[in-house]
Amino acid sequence: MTTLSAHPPTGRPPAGPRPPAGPAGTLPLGSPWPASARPGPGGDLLIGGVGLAEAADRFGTPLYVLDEAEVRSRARAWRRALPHADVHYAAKAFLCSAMADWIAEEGLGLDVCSAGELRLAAAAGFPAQRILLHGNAKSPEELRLARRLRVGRIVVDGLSEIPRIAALADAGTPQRVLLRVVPGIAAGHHSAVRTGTDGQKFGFRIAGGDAAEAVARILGQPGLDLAGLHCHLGSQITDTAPYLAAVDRLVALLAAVRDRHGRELPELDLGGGHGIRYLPGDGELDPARFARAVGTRLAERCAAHGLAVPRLIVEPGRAIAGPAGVAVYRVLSVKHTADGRRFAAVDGGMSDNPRPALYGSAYQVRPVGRSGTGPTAPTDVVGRHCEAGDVLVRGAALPADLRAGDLLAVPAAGAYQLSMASGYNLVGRPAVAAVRDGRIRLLIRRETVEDFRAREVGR
Ligand SMILES: Cc1ncc(COP(=O)(O)O)c(C=O)c1O
Ligand SMILES: N[C@@H](CCCC[NH3+])C(=O)O
Repeated sequence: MTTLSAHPPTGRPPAGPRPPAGPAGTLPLGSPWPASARPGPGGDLLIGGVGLAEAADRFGTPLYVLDEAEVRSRARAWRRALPHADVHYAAKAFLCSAMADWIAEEGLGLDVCSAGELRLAAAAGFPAQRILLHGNAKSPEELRLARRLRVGRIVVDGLSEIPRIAALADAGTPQRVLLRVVPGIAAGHHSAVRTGTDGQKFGFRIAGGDAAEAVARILGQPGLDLAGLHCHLGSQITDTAPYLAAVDRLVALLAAVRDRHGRELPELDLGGGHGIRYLPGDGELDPARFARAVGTRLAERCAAHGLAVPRLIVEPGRAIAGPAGVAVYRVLSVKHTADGRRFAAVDGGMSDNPRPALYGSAYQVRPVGRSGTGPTAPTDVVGRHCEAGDVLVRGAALPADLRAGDLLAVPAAGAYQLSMASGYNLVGRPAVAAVRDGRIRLLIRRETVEDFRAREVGR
């Protein structure tokens, strides 16, 4: 797209409440851009009141810009929608110390799945009681660290973990655990992220009786306090139906546990997976819609089984971080082929955003820092890596006279890009800056070849 239009290209006004028009009379861009995104002077794009062209000049590219207000308002929206639940931000979407601060200040908990995420959160001062530890392959060191830091909950994902966690518990202070179960529900944007079905590595199947066996073993360990059940269906789910099906199956299992063991478990964790918009026409899972549907179904199913309604836990990752991030790239070359294709190669690619190559994920892209009223041409925005599959956006309508040096911005870049970034071709991971109230600050500096060399200890 070439113009910074007042509304997204679907022609629909942006969904949900939006801030008023900026001083230049410009309107917000609408989803998938952060709510603060506005066209700026000279074709610039303002995020959090900061021009991306200036940010790129100051900090270089690729640059990931995080809108702090967007993170906070999304975190708040989840808490508001579920005032009686525990909302744990899934750190795997993206974590740094500033992010941990924002999440802690907004009153959320944190879901971590490695010693790295746990140590970073602890070093940032995140309250350990609000941390929940996941993982299908928790090392002895990770479990010891979790226990030493006194994390609030550990999610059990294998039979061998049960005696290992129990052995770490001190007499009198059992470790609170949840049991991760597989409800047999297929949901999510790609087979690689569907974790609610049989035949994948996470959790204990409800259907075959694995979950019932794990419950019995946990209840037999005095060092463990089984607080409830957990499931995570998959990622980028935009419909409430899979969550409702999960409620049905997990509540039935809670009832079976009560019938067999005489114990009503007080917590039910439905994981994350709440979908966001990557393209203007995409659906998203609104927290209030999710809360209404799940709350009603949970109350109904518990009443039907004669159970007290358990405390709900949710773990949104992408839904909080994704829409807050914008990736800014500089075009390094524009290539026209005899068969009429056009490639714009940028200074990042699959090393900072592996999602298109991994899942075929689609993104929007728009030029920054040039007025976009001229004709457009279909363009594949490709990365700089040594793979033909290193394509960030296929068939984008970009200015026909796009040239090296131009800037391009990609929205919905806040989740599963930086956190899955790699060292491929020693390009180095991008810098990350936060914007807020017209100010920008660097959170993470660009990775350099010296960082790679610093890890070399022999030759
Ligand atoms: C256990 C668990 N919880 C939460 C999440 C967060 O998922 P999302 O970012 O899609 O909300 C994930 C990742 O999909 C997960 O594996
Ligand atoms: N990495 C996936 C999501 C996986 C979430 C972790 N269970 C994505 O980018 O969509």
